[in-house]
Parts: sequence; structure tokens; C-alpha cells
Amino acid sequence: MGILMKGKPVADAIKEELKAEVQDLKAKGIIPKLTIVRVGADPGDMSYERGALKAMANINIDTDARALPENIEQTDFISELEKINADTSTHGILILRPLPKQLDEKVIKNFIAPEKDVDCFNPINVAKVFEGDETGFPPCTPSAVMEILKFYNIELMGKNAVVIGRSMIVGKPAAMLLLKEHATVTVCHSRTRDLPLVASGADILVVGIGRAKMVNSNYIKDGAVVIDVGINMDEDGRLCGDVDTDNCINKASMITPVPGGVGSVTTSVLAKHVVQACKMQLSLL
Ligand SMILES: NC(=O)C1=CN([C@@H]2O[C@H](COP(=O)(O)OP(=O)(O)OC[C@H]3O[C@@H](n4cnc5c(N)ncnc54)[C@H](OP(=O)(O)O)[C@@H]3O)[C@@H](O)[C@H]2O)C=CC1
Ligand SMILES: Nc1nc(=O)c2c([nH]1)NC[C@@H]1CN(c3ccc(C(=O)N[C@@H](CCC(=O)O)C(=O)O)cc3)C=[N+]21
Repeated sequence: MGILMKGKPVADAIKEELKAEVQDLKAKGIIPKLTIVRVGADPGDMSYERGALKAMANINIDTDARALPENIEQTDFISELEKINADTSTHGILILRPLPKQLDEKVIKNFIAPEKDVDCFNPINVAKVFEGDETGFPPCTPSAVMEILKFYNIELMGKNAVVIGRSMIVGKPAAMLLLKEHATVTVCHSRTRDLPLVASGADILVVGIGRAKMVNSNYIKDGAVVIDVGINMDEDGRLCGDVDTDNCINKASMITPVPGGVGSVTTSVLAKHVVQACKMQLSLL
């Protein structure tokens, strides 16, 4: 029987460390601040925003949540963004994505100030993650994956890691972060042939697909460590991952649940990035 790797103790450990750091900053008259930019009212965006605001309040990080109209034009969006870039009281900016289609992410990504870009939208930060340069912020979700692996003492050096999914927010950066820790990384996607065969070669399997419970025990090597990044709704409208946990728990040695796994660590990582951004901007790092 495999062990569930819950996110809460990981999130709590990150938060405790941050609270002390934020207190030290406060003594210097500095309060880190995150500005969240949301366009429209997508339920996924709203739930992430709620979680983020709660996490920041808990750590005493200031927040400013901007809700922009669904039909905002690109020039107006960019001028809003430039104002936030220029506002020295805000240290981190989270733009909830994906943006509606009139807003071209390929253009907008270049406008977010790289030093405030706490979720890796700007290509400068993408390049830093690719290089393994820790002055750049990886996206919070794959960082949360790495925090969980570290917390549960999962050895990565020389291990076979398979990532299913190649998006810029989950799969690709997760692959780069695993590579930095000396895992041998394979990245799979919708065109991968015989996915169960490739996945079952993994000592560590990271799944970020967006297909409810797609990954079953045929994808799992005996004793594998499984990280489920997926956030989906099942037939009964309940939150579930991309991994069929009940089906895999006897084969895997360790597995993250959904809810209560990666998603519950993501907002703590976001807070960590905001504090780091604040310190960098004030030359305290
Ligand atoms: N926990 C958290 O904090 C977060 C969780 N998520 C969740 O993670 C999941 C992935 O999100 P995201 O990366 O944004 O999604 P995307 O839709 O951007 O990417 C999905 C990836 O999965 C691949 N894929 C889709 N279907 C299959 C299949 N049948 N077999 C193999 N590969 C497949 C796609 O391949 P191809 O490239 O070939 O199309 C693509 O690379 C979602 O469930 C999302 O809700 C996302 C962000 C944060
Ligand atoms: N730039 C950007 N980055 C994102 O990471 C991003 C985004 N935009 N837009 C919206 C989606 C959606 N998303 C969620 C993450 C976790 C839960 C979630 O439910 N998490 C917890 C429960 C709540 C909690 O404990 O905070 C869990 O998995 O148990 C929901 C939604 C991130 N996203």
C-alpha cells in the first residue's frame, strides 16, 4: 500500500519560514505585496485567486486584486499592466491565465516586469528556468512539485523521471526543474506512442494533463513516486486529479492526492516568490 504525500505539511513548513521573513521585513518598514490581475470571472481563476488571497493574508503579505472586464482591449490591458509595473509598493504580479482571446499572450508576456513576474510569464524568466538560473521565478505549480519531492526526501539524482504534459505552466518547466536535480527526464504528450509503456519506466512520474483519472496502474512501475498535478471535476462534480489514485495506490510507493496535494502547495510557493521578489527589488538578497 502506497503512502499519500499530502500537501498541507509542505505548505505549512513554507508558510512558517515565510512568516518569520515577513516579520523581519516589517521591522525594516517593508511589507511585501502581490497584485493579482484577473480578466473576467473564470471559475478556475476565481478559486485560485481566493486561495492565493487567503495564503497571503495568513503570511501578512499585502494584496491588491484587480478584476478587469472580460472584453478589455489589449492596449488598455497593457496600460494597466504598465502602471502596476511602475508601482514600487507592489513586488509581485500574478496574471491569471489563460487570458481571453482578444488579449494576445505572445505580446503581453513581454510587458510584465521580469523582476515582478512571480509565475514565469515573461520569456526572460522562462530562459532563466531553462538555464537553471535561480534569480528567475519558475511557475508556482512545478515549483510546488519540487517542494513536495524535497519535503518527502525523494532522491532524484540519476532517477528516471517521466513528465506527462508539455505546457509552459506545468510540463515543460517541471522537466527543467527535475533535470536541474540530475534526474533523467522524459517528456510525454498527446502524440506519445504507447504512453503506459513509457510512463511505467518512471521512478518518478509527474502528471499534468487535464484528463480526469486517466492514469491508471498500467502507467505505474512498482514502487514509483507519483505526483498528480491535475485539477479536474469527476462525473459527480467533485475535484479530482489526472491519476486514478484508488487504482494506483497499491502499485505506487507514494502518491499525491487531489485535492490536498500539489494544488494546496502552489499558493505557498506563490507567497515565497513574492517575498523573494520583494527582497531582490530592495537589494536584500
Ligand atoms: N495544481 C495546480 O496548481 C495547477 C494545476 N493545473 C492542472 O494541471 C493540468 C494540466 O494543466 P495545463 O498544463 O495548463 O494544461 P494544458 O491543456 O495546457 O496542457 C495539457 C498537456 O497534456 C497533454 N495531453 C493532453 N491529453 C493527453 C493525453 N491523452 N495523453 C497524453 N498527453 C496528453 C497535452 O499534450 P499536447 O501538448 O500534445 O496537446 C499538453 O501538453 C490540468 O488538470 C490543470 O487544471 C494547472 C495549473 C495549476
Ligand atoms: N498564472 C496562473 N497560474 C496558475 O497556477 C493558475 C492560473 N493562472 N489560472 C487558474 C489556474 C487554476 N489553478 C488552481 C490551482 C489550485 C486549485 C485548487 O483547488 N487547489 C487546492 C485547494 C485550495 C487550496 O488549498 O488553496 C487543492 O488542490 O487541494 C484550483 C485552481 C491555478 N491556476
